[in-house]
Amino acid sequence: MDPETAVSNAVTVQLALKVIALTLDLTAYLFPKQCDVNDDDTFDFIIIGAGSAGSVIANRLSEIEHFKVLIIEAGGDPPLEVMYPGLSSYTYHSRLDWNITSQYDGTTAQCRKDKVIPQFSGRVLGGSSSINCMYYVRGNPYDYNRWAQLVNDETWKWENVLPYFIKSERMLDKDVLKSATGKLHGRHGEIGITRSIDNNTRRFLRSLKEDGIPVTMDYNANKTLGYSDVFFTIADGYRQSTGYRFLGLARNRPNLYILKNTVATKILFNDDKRAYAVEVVTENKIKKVTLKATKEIIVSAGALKSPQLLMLSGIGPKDHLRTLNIDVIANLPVGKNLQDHLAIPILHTLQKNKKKSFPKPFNPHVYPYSNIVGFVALNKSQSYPDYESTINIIDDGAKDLLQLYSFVYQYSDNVSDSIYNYAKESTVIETLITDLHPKSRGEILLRSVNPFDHPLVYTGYLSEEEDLDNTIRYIEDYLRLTHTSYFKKNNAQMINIVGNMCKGFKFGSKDYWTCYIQCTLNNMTHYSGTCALGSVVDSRLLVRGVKGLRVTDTSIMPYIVSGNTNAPTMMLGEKVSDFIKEVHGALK
Ligand SMILES: Cc1cc2nc3c(=O)[nH]c(=O)nc-3n(C[C@H](O)[C@H](O)[C@H](O)COP(=O)(O)OP(=O)(O)OC[C@H]3O[C@@H](n4cnc5c(N)ncnc54)[C@H](O)[C@@H]3O)c2cc1C
Repeated sequence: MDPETAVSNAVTVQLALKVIALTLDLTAYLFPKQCDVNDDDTFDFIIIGAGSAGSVIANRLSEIEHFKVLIIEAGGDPPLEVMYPGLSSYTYHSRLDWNITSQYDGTTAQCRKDKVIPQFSGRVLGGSSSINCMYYVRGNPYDYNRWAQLVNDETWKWENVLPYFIKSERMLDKDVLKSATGKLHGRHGEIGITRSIDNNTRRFLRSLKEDGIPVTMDYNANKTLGYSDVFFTIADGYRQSTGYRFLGLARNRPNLYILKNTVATKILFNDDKRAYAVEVVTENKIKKVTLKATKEIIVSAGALKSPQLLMLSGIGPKDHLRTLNIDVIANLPVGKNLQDHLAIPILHTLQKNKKKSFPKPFNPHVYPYSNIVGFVALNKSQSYPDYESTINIIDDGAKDLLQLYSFVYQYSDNVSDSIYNYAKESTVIETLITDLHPKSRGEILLRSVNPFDHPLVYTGYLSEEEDLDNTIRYIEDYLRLTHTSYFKKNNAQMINIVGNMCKGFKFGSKDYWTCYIQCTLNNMTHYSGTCALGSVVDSRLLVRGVKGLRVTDTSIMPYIVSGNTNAPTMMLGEKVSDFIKEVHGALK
């Protein structure tokens, strides 16, 4: 198969899924029904964005019967490809994704078709938790203690945020529950968590352990270092998106109102700088209305879109707003401090098992591939990881890999072809190496005053030299694993995915890795930091310089966490709900 066919096949399946969703609406019964609104309708709370944070907040606030809560979401109900973990690769570049790309920076993305990187983010109930890879990772105590120190507020320390992780969680893995760290897990929360274990992962981890590489069962407890099976937000065969779980479970509450397929275009302030209303454009841009909030407005539109909405509403860097003739209500560094985790793919082929194997039948309820995750510190006395290795063991997956690299990530045909040709003959170990604490910062700017234009995303990837140096050290450290018995026994060979691109450099030299990284660099889509705690919002997540307005989503993370960002964002939703209930006399 060639990359063009792989892309065309993926688009055809997407179209078929779209037709099924639009004609049969099979999942609608799981979600709250659309409400009807008119100009000046009034609620106690308006939440903008039903993603990882927003859906949690809508659920927790609507537990209080006398709170009238409205949540506004640009997307609609999650269709089958969201619900079934095995179909998730069909959500990208579709109506379920905002289809934003990075701005061309002249250095990174050298092996992409358009030399830019997709900035996937969900436009659907559940937001990015509806299209993400479902890894459940809380991060390290170091992350939250660092935030607490920054804002001088103990409530952000690990021991004080841990109860909020536990609150949302329904741990279903009996071994984890029985283990010494079992008490650090929730049993009754909304989000079901399972581990994926199979023969591949058992063999891999056993072998690492025998070779003296740290292996752990529970990277979601107080100690996170080591290689491990992956915890997933998958239960009973279904993706545990916040849309499905937090909004779905609250769908019959009479005090919870939802506006789907509706875009919030501006927040309005009175003379006292109190946020009192939201302008929205409802389905198919048919109706524009202003909706009022008597208590608070909470922005949870994600780290790319929350800064856009704030800036359109007059909250942001004054120089930038003035160039677009936007009246400045609060001069704050909104959109600055953009952070993301990069992912550098390293692929190895393994000798195929000589026994004839038959392809397994496709099961949409399970996550494809065997997965391992490693959290590694180079300095062995350090308690938090420097890098994460996300490892997929892929048997008979040549077509899947081709689809992933050519259609999803949009790598050039050379890269995709080369992976496909190697994968046809072998099992592939695909590892993504992620520097967990990048120093580089990017920025979100407005493209125009039109709320339907995407913001400009200047990623800033590798703009700090130190990040490149560290990434090379982490790749070299990971490659030590290839000297362990698992890789040796299987005659592992690294795939030259960059083809001739880096042929002028000696393999393994700094120049070689620089070229390799600039060609292959991918992102984990963990955008964060653009409405940061301590600079844009205070330690109660209230926007500085105005009243009645909070931001709660990945944008408030002042430093990105040491892992994937979905669980930490749900934790933020839990935590801010208690802040809000406390202020309004409803905290039990
Ligand atoms: C492809 C992908 C894979 C990932 N894999 C993982 C993973 O395996 N594990 C993990 O922990 N994390 C993962 N992440 C990251 C994680 O899912 C996100 O960091 C997290 O979901 C972000 O939550 P949020 O609440 O900040 O934003 P989102 O969940 O993106 O929610 C924002 C919501 O606001 C809506 N919205 C935006 N603007 C407006 C507007 N103006 N009006 C109305 N609605 C609006 C959006 O449509 C969206 O629903 C992944 C992310 C992506 C995109």
